[in-house]
Amino acid sequence: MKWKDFTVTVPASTANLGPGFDSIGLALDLHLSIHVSQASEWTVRYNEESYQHLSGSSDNLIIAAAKKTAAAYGRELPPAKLEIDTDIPLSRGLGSSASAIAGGIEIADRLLGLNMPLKEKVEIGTEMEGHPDNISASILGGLTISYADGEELSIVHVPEVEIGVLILVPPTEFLTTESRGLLPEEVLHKTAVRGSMAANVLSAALATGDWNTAGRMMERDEFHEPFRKSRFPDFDIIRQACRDHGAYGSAISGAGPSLFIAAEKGKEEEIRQMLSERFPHYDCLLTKPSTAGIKAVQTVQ
Ligand SMILES: Nc1ncnc2c1ncn2[C@@H]1O[C@H](COP(=O)(O)OP(=O)(O)OP(=O)(O)O)[C@@H](O)[C@H]1O
Ligand SMILES: N[C@@H](CCO)C(=O)O
Repeated sequence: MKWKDFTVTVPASTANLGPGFDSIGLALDLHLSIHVSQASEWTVRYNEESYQHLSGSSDNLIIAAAKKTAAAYGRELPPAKLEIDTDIPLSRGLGSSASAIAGGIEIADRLLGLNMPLKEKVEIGTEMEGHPDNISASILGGLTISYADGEELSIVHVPEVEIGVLILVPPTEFLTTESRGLLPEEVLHKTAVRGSMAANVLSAALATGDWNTAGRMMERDEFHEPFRKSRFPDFDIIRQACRDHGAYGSAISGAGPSLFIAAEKGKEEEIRQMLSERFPHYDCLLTKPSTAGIKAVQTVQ
């Protein structure tokens, strides 16, 4: 089977935005790029040093997602060489695993000419991730609000999001599996009702672009942040400092340990300076929402 080399690009994502736990995702302007070329066996090469310990053989998450997609269509994939560039921090709550899964799905789609509808890509990715928040944002771009129960998948997609984004990244990894282990088995009915009220107002505010309200609701989570925030040094102090400098709001990004801060466009630099001076043990990334989702283009030689 002969095919032309191609490159798949996938945006990073921040998930939850507070009470939108496992449901809300926002694609970010940081990217995983996978250059795919013909080979006699599967190989993976990471150009980014912090990724080089990851498996380069068939248990690699990108290859596993590609093979799972092919199997769902009763097909087998030809092997390929994957060369990877990325500026998504690994295991820091910025959807690195979802971007790898989305990349694998796109590779299978392209190699086998499946022409998969976007929703099918999100369905396979959701099955692999266990929740739709990061994967739907990585595949569709923009902001996604999803419902998934294993049978039904419903997504409301808001393609354009007009904010500035700051991400505070701590130096250490925090695996999603470990972070989910901090969550309780159950929450009280009245706690769930309050959490759901916050999530409802958050979703409506996000859909109508009312970031003042969205920012306040982002900080009203009762589903996960109270159990995770101890793993984020200075969480409450940083949140207050961001508010004092005019940020709309902040939330643990995905399963953590990074913090997502939403700010009015143009105010990000002032907040970044303050954070870098007061909390130098974190890396402060300035970024923005990504309207584009996953893309595959033929590589120009
Ligand atoms: N580019 C990649 N190639 C292969 N595997 C990857 C890649 N990116 C992430 N992974 C896998 O995903 C794991 C990290 O997933 P994890 O869910 O813990 O973090 P995250 O996705 O960055 O954070 P979050 O889900 O909170 O946004 C890595 O240990 C690795 O196994
Ligand atoms: N919603 C997920 C995102 C990280 O995968 C969580 O918070 O655990």
